[in-house]
Amino acid sequence: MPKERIKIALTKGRVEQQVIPLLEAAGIDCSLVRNKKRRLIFDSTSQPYEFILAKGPDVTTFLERGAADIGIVGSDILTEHQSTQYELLDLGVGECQFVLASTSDFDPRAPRRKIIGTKYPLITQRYFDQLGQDVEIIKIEGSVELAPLTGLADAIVDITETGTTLRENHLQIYDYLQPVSTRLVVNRLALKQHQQAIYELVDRLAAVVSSPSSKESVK
Ligand SMILES: Nc1ncnc2c1ncn2[C@@H]1O[C@H](COP(=O)(O)OP(=O)(O)OP(=O)(O)O)[C@@H](O)[C@H]1O
Ligand SMILES: O=P(O)(O)OC[C@H]1O[C@H](OP(=O)(O)OP(=O)(O)O)[C@H](O)[C@@H]1O
Repeated sequence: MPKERIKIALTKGRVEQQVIPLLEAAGIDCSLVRNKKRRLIFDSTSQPYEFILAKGPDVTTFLERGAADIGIVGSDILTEHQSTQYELLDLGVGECQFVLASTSDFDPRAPRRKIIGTKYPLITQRYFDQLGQDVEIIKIEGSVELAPLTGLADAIVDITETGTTLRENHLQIYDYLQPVSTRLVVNRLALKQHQQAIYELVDRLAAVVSSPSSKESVK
């Protein structure tokens, strides 16, 4: 019988940096990922896991299409992409908040139709729908803070962790939308096929995440 392999799609960048120490504390060898250079796929014969490194939105695509069994990705991305896969664990890292922010002269109650810049049009639309406000949303790919500073938009919906980016760009928070953190998500079919191996991995990670020192290990 072929050896069981679990394909894990890990969001590269910030999530990868914060999650590798957790995986290692759970006994998973990440030395290949740590020494990755330009490689994107990491398989080793010593353990049943294969790692794929991808951008967050693509992690959800790999999962939805069954090209990965497990995804490790921010809840911001899962919500925005309306992921329907099983979310099994909050890894307690990548914690930040969605906020509405703008320059000090912004009036969130002004009756005119506002223009909002964001990387997250769905989350933004839902927020303003709940408020009963009709807004125009402009999709921006990064450095979202530029939008109100340049006159491209009246305000932004973006994530903030330390608040440094907002502060250094003289922007202020007008509302908090929802918290964000990194989640472990599983493809539904993969969970049926590899139930024991996946739950074993999730249990090991859950023990690490719930230990008081887990936050220290990612600093
Ligand atoms: N400032 C932040 N603090 C904590 N978590 C964050 C922060 N910014 C993003 N995240 C989380 O990390 C995930 C990936 O962010 P990261 O900045 O690595 O990628 P990105 O936004 O696609 O940027 P880039 O295009 O530079 O790779 C986000 O989806 C979110 O869950
Ligand atoms: O509150 P802070 O700790 O300053 O973090 C907030 C910043 O982090 C994210 O940007 P990211 O670093 O992903 O870069 P980007 O602007 O290219 O998306 C987010 O879009 C903010 O710009």
